[in-house]
Amino acid sequence: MNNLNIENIDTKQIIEKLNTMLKPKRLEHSINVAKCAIKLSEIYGYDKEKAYLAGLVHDCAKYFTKEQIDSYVEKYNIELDPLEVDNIALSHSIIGSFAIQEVFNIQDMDIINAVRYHTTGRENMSILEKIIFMADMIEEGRNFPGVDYLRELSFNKQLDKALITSFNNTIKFVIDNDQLIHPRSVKARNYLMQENI
Ligand SMILES: Nc1ncnc2c1ncn2[C@@H]1O[C@H](COP(=O)(O)OP(=O)(O)O)[C@@H](O)[C@H]1O
Repeated sequence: MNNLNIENIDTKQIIEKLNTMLKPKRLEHSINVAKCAIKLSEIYGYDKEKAYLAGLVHDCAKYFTKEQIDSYVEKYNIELDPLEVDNIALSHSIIGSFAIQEVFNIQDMDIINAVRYHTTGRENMSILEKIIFMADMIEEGRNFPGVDYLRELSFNKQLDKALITSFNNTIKFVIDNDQLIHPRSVKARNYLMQENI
């Protein structure tokens, strides 16, 4: 899977498999993220096929049962941190980064990390990690206050500003909902702010 070429990826087979793992709306979202990831790859000079594949599979563990999560944790010795344990909104990214290896035989580290960090982000993100994070936010089906501004930034060569704005939105959202904030997003935000001063 190293030299991906979209003709070489069996997109139909991947989508058919995802169709058994995801609800229809989530599959539609995943296809939209994949398409958006291609657009962003054109703008930021990344491999479109890899971006498409990462977008397609990024949410594959979103509907895993507790039993499935436990079995991945045991099989791969995954250390979920206290915020991720029993929290599928956060754990599906970590578990998904293993599931794509097992289910789709994806071994590309860049894709694996893009899936792993697509919810919280992290410090020093790769281009693909940034592309998938933003594509997840701005794909055509997304509709929340401020999404058009994020699209404008993302499609106009201001990827880091789009990310910082997204981290700000998410951190505010988490606070408004009285939830714990995962520190990776705070670190990701601060890292980009410092880098972009
Ligand atoms: N830093 C964070 N701390 C705590 N929860 C977070 C953080 N970042 C994201 N989340 C949780 O993850 C959710 C978004 O996850 P995401 O995979 O983008 O879901 P969806 O695709 O359904 O919008 C947020 O609504 C929030 O509950």
